[in-house]
Amino acid sequence: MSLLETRGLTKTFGGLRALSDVNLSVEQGELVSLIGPNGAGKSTLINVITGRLRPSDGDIRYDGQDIVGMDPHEIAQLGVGRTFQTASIFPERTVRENVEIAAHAVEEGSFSVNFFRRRDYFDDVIERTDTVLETIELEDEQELEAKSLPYGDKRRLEVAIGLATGPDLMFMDEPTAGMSPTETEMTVELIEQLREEWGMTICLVEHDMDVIFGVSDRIFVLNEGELIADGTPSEIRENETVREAYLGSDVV
Ligand SMILES: Nc1ncnc2c1ncn2[C@@H]1O[C@H](COP(=O)(O)OP(=O)(O)OP(=O)(O)O)[C@@H](O)[C@H]1O
Repeated sequence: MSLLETRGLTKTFGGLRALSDVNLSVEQGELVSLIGPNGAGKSTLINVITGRLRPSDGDIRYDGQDIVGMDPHEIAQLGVGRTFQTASIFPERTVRENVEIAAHAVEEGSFSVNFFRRRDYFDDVIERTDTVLETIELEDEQELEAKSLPYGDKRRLEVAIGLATGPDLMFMDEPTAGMSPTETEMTVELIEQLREEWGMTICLVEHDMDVIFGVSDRIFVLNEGELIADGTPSEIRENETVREAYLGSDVV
């Protein structure tokens, strides 16, 4: 059984089909990427899977469970996390507080169920926050206000916030956008670490084709809401339909 599976997934906005009959599956431990020209439907797909948008039609199964209609926090509690393209950071809070808030949000379910687990609950949040700060290498910056971080560190904090919710599957929305080559390299190493050491399943949305073709097991290509290809990096490179979708842009 695949970890994530969509069948006939469709999302319309008025007359526009932002997603049209998308069938895809992601296996446990895979690193997949989602690519496609601007407006192809990548963000819509993530938003529909993570519960921020309701699909107009189709099924989504996560770990065998039908998740259509669930709230975003319920889907997060099942283990589906995400980082955000736009800043999801509280600027006046410290780096540590930002990570703690995310860790709290996902632990909340267990807290409200049993008050006497409170002690464990806080210990868990602190431990999880420490682990995330160490992994993302933001320990030295943890007491700084988030707004004072340089751009690259802010982007890493976005990843840290996603990680703090303890996902098994994480959507990463353009994690290297606007980064310097050195920062991009660090982010690629981090992605590989999350996958190898944390056993995380990752779905990456990226415009940097060197990153995409370098790290992905499989690539999904969306174009005008349709999944036009699904294959290994070398299969995608040789795919005629993909070349046509990107015609003239010289990306593949
Ligand atoms: N809330 C919305 N209301 C109306 N139309 C929308 C909405 N969200 C997205 N769209 C439209 O759906 C289509 C797909 O958009 P989407 O943002 O998913 O593409 P994308 O592949 O993520 O693009 P980009 O690479 O530019 O971020 C576009 O035509 C967009 O204008």
